[in-house]
Amino acid sequence: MNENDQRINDLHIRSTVPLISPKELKREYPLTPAIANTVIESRRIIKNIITGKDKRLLAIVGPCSIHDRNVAIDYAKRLKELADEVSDSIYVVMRVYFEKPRTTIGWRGLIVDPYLDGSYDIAYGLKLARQILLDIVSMGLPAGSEMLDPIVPQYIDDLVSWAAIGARTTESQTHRNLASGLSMPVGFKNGTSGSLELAVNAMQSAEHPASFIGIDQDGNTCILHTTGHDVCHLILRGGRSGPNYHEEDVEHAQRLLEEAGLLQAVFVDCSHANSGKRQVRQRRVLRSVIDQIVRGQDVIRGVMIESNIDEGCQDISDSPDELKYGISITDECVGWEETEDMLRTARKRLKEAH
Ligand SMILES: O=C[C@H](O)[C@H](O)COP(=O)(O)O
Ligand SMILES: C=C(OP(=O)(O)O)C(=O)O
Repeated sequence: MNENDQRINDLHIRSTVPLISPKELKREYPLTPAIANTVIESRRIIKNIITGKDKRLLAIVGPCSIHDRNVAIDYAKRLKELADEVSDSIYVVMRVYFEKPRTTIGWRGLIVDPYLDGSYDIAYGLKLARQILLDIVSMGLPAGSEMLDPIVPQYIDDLVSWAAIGARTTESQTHRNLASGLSMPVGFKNGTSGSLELAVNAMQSAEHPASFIGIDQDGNTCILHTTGHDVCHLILRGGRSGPNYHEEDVEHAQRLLEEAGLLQAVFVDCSHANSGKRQVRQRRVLRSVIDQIVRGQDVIRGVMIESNIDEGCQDISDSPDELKYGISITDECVGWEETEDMLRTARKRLKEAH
């Protein structure tokens, strides 16, 4: 029997395309010492916030997805200024999401489909993602991203300071293994059903060493043995039965973490099912979170805001060439002025409370 017998192998594989190794991509788009320092220092600060040593609030702020390099740079410049302005109370990390998990089908993000047209030039997507991360982090602004494909982190994770495992993958063994070996603090979203238990289980799992198959920096298939992760945290994003950012939800989350003997650190995602995916409601979620913190709820260590240059979202299905500048092509985002106002108001209230 021939191992390439087409009657039995790869029946649903149309073609395969070789990809450069992580090491080669990093040689083309290298870290500078200054960028490496920003990543190292921001990971240290984020860890201190999550573990409660640094009392500031962490804010992961930025587009639902990155689809245009110019917009990403424009947005990052604005965010860097705002981050500096609020830095005494809020530590800002830009949300730089290149991979989109879909409920069914849809555009899957810049790495998988950088031309937004179903041509799936992943080799170019990886280059573009690395280039955009270099653009952003070189401004001194740290980046946070969702880790979805288990191979992708080898290509970009040296430029990422905070990571999320999304609601659709928190229950997956592959993602728990992956998280146990990541170099940056990692948050687990509750499941799309609203279940916190599966995220708590994920945190327990990722804290332990894991062994799994992946690739090394040369692109060779290898067995990765991890140490387990020490800065896992829980992200409340709401669920099918509604939001979960209210006082009693946060207290419930804290109780579950305590019972499981886990780090009592919670982030609140102001978007997704906490806002019913309506951007106008993100402000309301943030206001409630800040209220809770001001009244002494110190288990909340971070928030996530989906924000872009202009508010709302647009459909990409018609023609990628006719997209409007600075508007999300996935979930609705708050616009820039609203973002400034939300963060400035939050800072003012946090400052008054201390
Ligand atoms: O954050 C983005 C979306 O909520 C996520 O990718 C799922 O999107 P979908 O339900 O439109 O597929
Ligand atoms: C997909 C996302 O969120 P969730 O996993 O909570 O749906 C996201 O943050 O882009």
